[in-house]
Amino acid sequence: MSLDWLSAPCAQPDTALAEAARAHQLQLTKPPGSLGMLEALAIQLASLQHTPRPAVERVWISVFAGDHGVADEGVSAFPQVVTGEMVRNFATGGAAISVLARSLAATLDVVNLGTVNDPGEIPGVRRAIIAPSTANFCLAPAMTVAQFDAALSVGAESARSAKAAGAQLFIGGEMGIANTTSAAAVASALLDEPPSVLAGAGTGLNAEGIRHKVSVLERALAQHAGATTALEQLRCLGGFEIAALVGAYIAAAQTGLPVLVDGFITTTAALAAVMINPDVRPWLLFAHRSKEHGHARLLQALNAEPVLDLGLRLGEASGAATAVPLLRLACALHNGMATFEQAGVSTS
Ligand SMILES: O=C(O)c1ccc[n+]([C@@H]2O[C@H](COP(=O)([O-])O)[C@@H](O)[C@H]2O)c1
Ligand SMILES: Cc1cc2nc[nH]c2cc1C
Repeated sequence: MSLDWLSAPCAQPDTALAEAARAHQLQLTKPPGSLGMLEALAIQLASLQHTPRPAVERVWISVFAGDHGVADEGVSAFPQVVTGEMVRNFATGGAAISVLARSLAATLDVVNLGTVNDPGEIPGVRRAIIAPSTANFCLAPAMTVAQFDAALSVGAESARSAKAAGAQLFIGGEMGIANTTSAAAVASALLDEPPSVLAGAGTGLNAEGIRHKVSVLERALAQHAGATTALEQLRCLGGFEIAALVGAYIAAAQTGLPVLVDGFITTTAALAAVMINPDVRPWLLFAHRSKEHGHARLLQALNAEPVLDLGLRLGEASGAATAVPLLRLACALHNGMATFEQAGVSTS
């Protein structure tokens, strides 16, 4: 298979609609700019959705799950079996993202790309098994070329299904024990930054645990120093679910579906997607600043201003889902407020 589709053109935001939305905001009964980021979000959504009346009523959430060989290095506070256990929990409705998706009346698409503790066929889970786990990237590339290609395509399929189902917003989430190590490795390589800048506590490592994680990352980065393109860095150091997110973000931008990015792992995928295909960037909105140490650096690299900063560090798309009500309110204000003229309110 070929990876040429990754660099195919993305849909174009409508700049005339962005200008019209900006002008509309100036006519609404409030001092200009007084609704801050709520104004900017509505303008961006109008431009991306090609409509003067933006909306995020129909939200699609894909949570991609995969296990990581680097878990063997003792880099997580939790055991690897949790990945498969949480896949079941997503489907049976008990996970945070299950509750959030229900509350938002959002579609929840759970995709299992390969878990060591395989929960098998479960209603509500798409099985797209590539292997039980990636390889331990301290010893070998995390994915073969064929596995990497497959993971990217699995993600793209979810984004295309979302578009076909009429979604107005795509959210990607992830689940994978040890994936903050994988994401930190990818981010270190993409940004050419030392791993200490990107590594954090993940599910709850203490200071000693973080020091060990950094030493594992240093070994891994030395092992794959020959990987110099974003695609090779992602294949050698990423995970199935991280590659799926990259494929999903690129396909969403190509089909003209706005994306709301979640936390540390998903922002790493977003950075990789933008480095692979720079046209993806306008399609990305950023939900929150995760408590994970490296997230602020990633947001800065993407010149991204997130909506929320609540100290969240769960993943699963939970931060993005939490920001959806604010996006809905931004649209309601943009579409529903009276203009100065309509309300008979003076401007001078
Ligand atoms: O999204 C985040 O910012 C985030 C920050 C810390 C941890 N996580 C979640 O925690 C898991 C990875 O943590 P760890 O410690 O096993 O690498 C994975 O399932 C992620 O969804 C997620
Ligand atoms: C219980 C648990 C739930 C999660 N959801 C996302 N990452 C997670 C990690 C753990 C450990």
